[in-house]
Amino acid sequence: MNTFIITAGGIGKRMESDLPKQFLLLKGKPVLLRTLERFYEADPTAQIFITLPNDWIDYWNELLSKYHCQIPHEIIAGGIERYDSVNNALKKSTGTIIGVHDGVRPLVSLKTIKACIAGATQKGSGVPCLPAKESIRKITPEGSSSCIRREYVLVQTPQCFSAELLKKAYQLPYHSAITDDASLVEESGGIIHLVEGNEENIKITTPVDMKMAESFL
Ligand SMILES: Nc1ccn([C@@H]2O[C@H](COP(=O)(O)OP(=O)(O)OP(=O)(O)O)[C@@H](O)[C@H]2O)c(=O)n1
Ligand SMILES: C[C@](O)(CO)[C@H](O)COP(=O)(O)O
Repeated sequence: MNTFIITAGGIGKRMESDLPKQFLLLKGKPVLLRTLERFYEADPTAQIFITLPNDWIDYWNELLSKYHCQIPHEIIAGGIERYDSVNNALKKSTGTIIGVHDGVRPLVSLKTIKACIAGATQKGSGVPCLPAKESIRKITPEGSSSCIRREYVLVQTPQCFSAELLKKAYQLPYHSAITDDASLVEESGGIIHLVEGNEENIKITTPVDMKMAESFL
């Protein structure tokens, strides 16, 4: 069985909206609901957890009623960092493959989800990425220096792992360089197997991302 942990336990400071970005309407439907629907479509038998800020759990339940959503899932109270939210859900996860996905990436394709699961099944991990299109510079104490672009990729979610690998990684403590699950798995000695992501799979972070996401629908 697959487990999907959909993280929506943040409050979206960079969006500067009173309503957390995961609940904003994207072409008439809440962002998080669109994300949940994608994962249910990819695997209707999966165990699904959604992490939410404590203060917004009632609101999510109201949205489920309003939009007649009957997709089975369990709500998990989020923590201070994304790491804490994932860790809370991980304690209840019973799947052999576990995928962690940002609730604010509603445009992930079924192809990407399936490639990540296949990577985790065959090689222990499946992490979606895309090549960078722009030039990259590194900020240095002196100013900046150019980088070899082909040596870098941009990393998306869902990041899927064998349960054993991910649970072992989450025994490590949080530190600020841990920006995703792959960095934690790597720190614990795991190998990261990259798969192809999809261009539409943007992380809704600032207001312009809502406009971009709308244009993709
Ligand atoms: N304590 C946290 C922080 C983040 N997330 C979730 O992880 C995903 C990626 O995080 P990000 O885009 O940084 O969301 P926020 O933390 O809400 O945004 P910001 O950093 O602008 O406040 C989001 O779906 C967010 O809700 C979470 O589950 N628990
Ligand atoms: C997990 C992630 O979406 C992979 O690209 C990203 O690292 C999240 O970063 P954030 O700063 O927590 O939004």
